[in-house]
Amino acid sequence: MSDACAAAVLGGGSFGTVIGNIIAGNGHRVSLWLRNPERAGEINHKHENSEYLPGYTLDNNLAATCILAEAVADVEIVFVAVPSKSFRDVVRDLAALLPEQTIVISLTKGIEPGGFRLMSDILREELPRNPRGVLSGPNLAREIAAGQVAGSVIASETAAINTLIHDLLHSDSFLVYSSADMFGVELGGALKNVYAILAGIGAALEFGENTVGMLLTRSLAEMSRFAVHLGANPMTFLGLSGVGDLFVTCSSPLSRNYQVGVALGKGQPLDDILGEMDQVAEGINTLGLLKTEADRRGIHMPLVNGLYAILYEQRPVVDVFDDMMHTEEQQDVEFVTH
Ligand SMILES: NC(=O)c1ccc[n+]([C@@H]2O[C@H](COP(=O)([O-])OP(=O)(O)OC[C@H]3O[C@@H](n4cnc5c(N)ncnc54)[C@H](O)[C@@H]3O)[C@@H](O)[C@H]2O)c1
Ligand SMILES: O=P(O)(O)OC[C@H](O)CO
Repeated sequence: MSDACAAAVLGGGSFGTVIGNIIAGNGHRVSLWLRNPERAGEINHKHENSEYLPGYTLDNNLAATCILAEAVADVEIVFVAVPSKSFRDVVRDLAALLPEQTIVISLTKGIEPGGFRLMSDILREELPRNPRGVLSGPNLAREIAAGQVAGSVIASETAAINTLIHDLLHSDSFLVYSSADMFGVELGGALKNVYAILAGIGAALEFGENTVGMLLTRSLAEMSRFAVHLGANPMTFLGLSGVGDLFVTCSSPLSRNYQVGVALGKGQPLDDILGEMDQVAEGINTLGLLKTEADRRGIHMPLVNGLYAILYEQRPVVDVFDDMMHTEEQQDVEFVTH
């Protein structure tokens, strides 16, 4: 563990709370910024965030506040864990508050509409002087809160930042690995959410394991093809933040994106599903942005096109899956075998 330092986590949902608590458990002072004063009071007095992670005891080193300036005062590192649609607003408010040496790390797995910007792009635009990075991997918050071993990848602009974040977060049950491919790590975390929705539909349709294996493989090939086209390192997609996260999110009922897929596969309308969810499923927004970008660049994305047709063109799920599974996928095969 590194010398004790001070960090802020912005966003008091499930993932922000878990990451803040890991850092606090490693002996560092953590301020968790959230908007709901009642929840902040509960965290400070009962050491629990019962709305998101009931029964998960929070460390004494973790203190919640609803005042952003208070949360980030005198901290060396800020982690941002709000949904992608709120990311720019939150980060913009930081501009007047952070000295330029404060490191900012995104935990968010999404894409901003209008120009296909990743969260690190938003950090570069809003906080151009601050060092930045992303943390991504197969990290279901509830499993981490239950003490299950998990791994994650820190990717940033320098090896020194990676080492610092590793030392801050690494523990016996949360293993942190390092990557220089910030773009690929971040893109993997955002893209896999779309394929988790498809996997959930497959689960609702009671696909056999052979079919699930084929769907997962084709999902990996498709998301890798897209990312490599945009400049990511293909090897990143064979690691924890690529296939690791894809596998987890496409197979766990704890994943919100997978849950959306299961409900869709059972015939529930999308608006009803989203209306009932009190947590973010980033894959829905990512789907439309991914399709637009892939179409613009002429990238072959049959699974994305199929899911889009189910959600927005009222095509029957069974027909779309039938088409998807029987489409000749020479490009996927080439990617996987070379
Ligand atoms: N939960 C996980 O297992 C997990 C793991 C890794 C990454 N992520 C990613 O982290 C991000 C957050 O996920 P989560 O699971 O914590 O979501 P969540 O839905 O559990 O919580 C999001 C929190 O952000 C808050 N929020 C929303 N808009 C805000 C704003 N403008 N200002 C301040 N707070 C705001 C919400 O009130 C909520 O408390 C997502 O992009 C998600 O993909 C989640
Ligand atoms: O619950 P989801 O679908 O947002 O997935 C959570 C994490 O990203 C899994 O790594």
